Formats: sequence, C-alpha cells, structure tokens
Amino acid sequence: MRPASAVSADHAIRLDAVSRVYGSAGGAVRALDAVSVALRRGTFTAVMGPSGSGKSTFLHCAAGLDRPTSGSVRLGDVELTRLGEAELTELRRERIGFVFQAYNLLGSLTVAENVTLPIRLAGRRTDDASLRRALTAVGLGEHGERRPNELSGGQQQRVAVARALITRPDVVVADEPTGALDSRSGRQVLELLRHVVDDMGQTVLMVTHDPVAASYADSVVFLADGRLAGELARPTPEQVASRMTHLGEW
Ligand SMILES: Nc1ncnc2c1ncn2[C@@H]1O[C@H](COP(=O)(O)OP(=O)(O)OP(=O)(O)O)[C@@H](O)[C@H]1O
Repeated sequence: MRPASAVSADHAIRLDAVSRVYGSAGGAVRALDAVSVALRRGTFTAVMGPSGSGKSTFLHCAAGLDRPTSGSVRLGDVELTRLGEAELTELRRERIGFVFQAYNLLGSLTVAENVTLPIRLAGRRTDDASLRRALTAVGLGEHGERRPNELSGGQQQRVAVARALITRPDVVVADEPTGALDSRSGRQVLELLRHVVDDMGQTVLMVTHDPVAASYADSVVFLADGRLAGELARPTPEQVASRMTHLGEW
C-alpha cells in the first residue's frame, strides 16, 4: 500500500506547511505561516484565534476557496493545489459542504429547492428520499415548501446545514455559523453539527470567535499571527477562553 493512502484513510483534510502571503514585496502580509493541521475523519474541529490571526485564510485554503502560496492541502487523496479552477470548483461542489454566518440561502427558492441546489448545480436529479433525510436530520421535515424569509434565523441556518449535507460531502466547513444567532438558536445549530459528526460520521471544520461554540468541537486549533499556536482536545469554554486571553486581543 502506498503511504499516502494510509494517511488519507484517517484524514479528511490535511494541510502541510501551508503559507499564504497576500501582496508582494514591502506590502506583503503573511496571513498563514507554515501551518500543518490534519483533521481526522468523523471529528469536529474548531479554529480560533485573535482577529487577523488567519482563521478565514486557513478555512479558505482548507476548503479550496483560496490557494496557498506554498505547502500542500489534501482532501482525502486529492492534492488541491494541483487542481485547475474547473476541477477545484467541481470538487468543492461535490465533496465539501459550506455553512456561512449569513446563511446564503436564495430567497426566491423554497427550502427544499435551496437544499437540493448543490445536486442540481452538479447536473444530477434530486431524489426525494435524500431530501427528506436531510430536512428531517435538521428538524425541518415539515418546512420544505416555505421560503427562507418565513423561517427564523436559526431555522435558516439549519436549512444551510441540510444544503451542506445533501451531497454527503467529505467535510462540512462552517464559517462563524452561530455569529448571527441568539444563544438558544446558536446552541441548536451547534448541537446539530455535533449530531452530524456523532451520528452521521461527518467531518466538521468550524471557525468561531465564541469559546462556547468551540467547546462543542472535539478539538480546537489556535492560530496567532498566522501560525499554529496550540491545540486543545475535549475543550471546555473556560479552557478555550483562557487560551484566547493568552493569545492577545480577541
Ligand atoms: N485579500 C487580502 N489581501 C491582503 N491581506 C489580507 C487579505 N485577506 C486577509 N488579509 C490579511 O491576512 C491576515 C489574516 O486575515 P484573516 O481574515 O485570515 O484573519 P481572521 O483570523 O479570519 O480575522 P477575523 O477574526 O478578523 O475575521 C490579516 O492581517 C488580514 O488583514
């Protein structure tokens, strides 16, 4: 067996020595500096760090939305940095589920149409069983015909989670998924992400500013000034807040 396949059996995503430099020469900003992180399949990882520490850049590089200046990003066996734009777009659509702070639902489509959009964009037919499964998993089995603006913020974010799950992606990437929600709705979304990992075997990667949100993860990766600044397994909100305080302003 090739060593690479042994690695990919365990890891959904693996970043090795990833650096991302914006701009050039005197104005260059090193947003990520030789960061190596491996996400095991079926685990929930949170990324935290002070403002400007490189969290979004990390998420974007891990999910193939941005290209590292150097280093390697692997999704399973696939080296993302070697893919062309069209291949990368297809890989994102088929193998990565995205959840954003602002939900990013289309107001003119029903909930069901929003959820099945990634499948239809891939040119495949949607099957009712997958749709029902995805809506039921997020507790919205009865809301398929509603429009997003007829739902609460928490419900809209759960639609976004269903949309992220519909293709059964290798990894669900969530960028501040609770940032726009009150604490109760936020908790429901976090419990849902936990359920997606524990009961559906998904891998979740989440950027957050909130130590309580981070405590739902199996481990927290801390960034500071673009560098890896530690990891914490089985985090409590207090432990996360304490680490953050040591990393500076947040
Ligand atoms: N397109 C860009 N061009 C130039 N610099 C950038 C660009 N995107 C990010 N940066 C810089 O890279 C660094 C890391 O930014 P990034 O957005 O990844 O941090 P962050 O931890 O997500 O911040 P926040 O918590 O404030 O969202 C910052 O210094 C930022 O100003």
